Amino acid sequence: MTSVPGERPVTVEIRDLKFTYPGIDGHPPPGAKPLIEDFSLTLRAGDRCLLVGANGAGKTTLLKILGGKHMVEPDMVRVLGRSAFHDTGLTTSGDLAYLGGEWRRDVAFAGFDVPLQMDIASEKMIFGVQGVDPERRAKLIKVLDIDLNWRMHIVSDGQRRRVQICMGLLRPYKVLLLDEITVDLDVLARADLISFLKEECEQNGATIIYATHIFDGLESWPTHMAYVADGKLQLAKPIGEISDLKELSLMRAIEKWLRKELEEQRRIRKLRRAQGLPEYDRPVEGSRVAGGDPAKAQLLNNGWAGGRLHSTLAGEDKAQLYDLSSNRVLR
Ligand SMILES: Nc1ncnc2c1ncn2[C@@H]1O[C@H](COP(=O)(O)OP(=O)(O)OP(=O)(O)O)[C@@H](O)[C@H]1O
Repeated sequence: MTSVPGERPVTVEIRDLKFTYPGIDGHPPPGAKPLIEDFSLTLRAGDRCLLVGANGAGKTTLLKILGGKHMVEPDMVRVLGRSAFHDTGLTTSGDLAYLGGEWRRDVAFAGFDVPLQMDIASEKMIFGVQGVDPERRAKLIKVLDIDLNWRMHIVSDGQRRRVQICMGLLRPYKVLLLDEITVDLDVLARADLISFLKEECEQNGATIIYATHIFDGLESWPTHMAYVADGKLQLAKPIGEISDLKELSLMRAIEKWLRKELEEQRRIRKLRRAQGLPEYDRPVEGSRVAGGDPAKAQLLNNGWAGGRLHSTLAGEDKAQLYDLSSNRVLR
């Protein structure tokens, strides 16, 4: 971990990150355009970074990479000076925690994997986590206003979510990755959780990266903001250095960036259509299954689901059935 005397230690360091999802054969397709590239970001103990961007921009992917769920070269992502993917001790110790993902079905973080739908009391779930500071547990139960008699199979989504968040935060962490975890919380629970998390950073030097589309009540929460578009970091700065935030609210500033991004995408698509090119620049993911046929590969790249291809090839909407075994477009 890089640290200069007098400076807060670096906790998260992303350097020239490049990432491509594996294709159907488990390997990044040759020549595929990376989903994330040229991405660098450094955060220090105490920093709270809001990760924003349009749907599909790559926020979850980035958090999963940071959480050690996707493999990248060890030098590209360092958390507490260690490789998140290769050093499993980071997550098992609780120093690195990730909250998000398939919360409706499981508590799949902090080393647990517990179904949330069975008839079990919230107390049993929360007190079942071993090695927890009782004071911290009591505080979390209070902050999230959890009734220890809640039966997990009949509670509301928001109540279930509170229990999940509580369990995820029971062990103190040094770096916390939050992927849109507050969607179901009511205003009060959300506000209390947000201020609890802020306190954790200020008092314990924790670092939090929080990806969300809900900006209510977050005005004074982040110390940094990272804006991602199409897998690339468009902006990563301390809040005080973002000029739009001097004139606009958090929500308005983000709205302004996303509108600009959408207009630019529309402009590019129009240009491509006019040139007879595919509207979307997708990775050459389908090239292998398409047997090297660029037209078929393009069809695959334009999105196949269960064998049905939806293509916007040359600006024309097409839906075709594709037989993967014979590698043929059927109709
Ligand atoms: N397992 C996967 N394999 C291939 N592509 C994937 C996979 N998971 C996500 N993607 C693609 O990566 C892109 C980024 O997805 P990601 O979930 O990271 O976006 P996001 O910014 O979190 O979006 P949202 O705001 O909608 O949650 C999307 O185009 C998505 O289709």
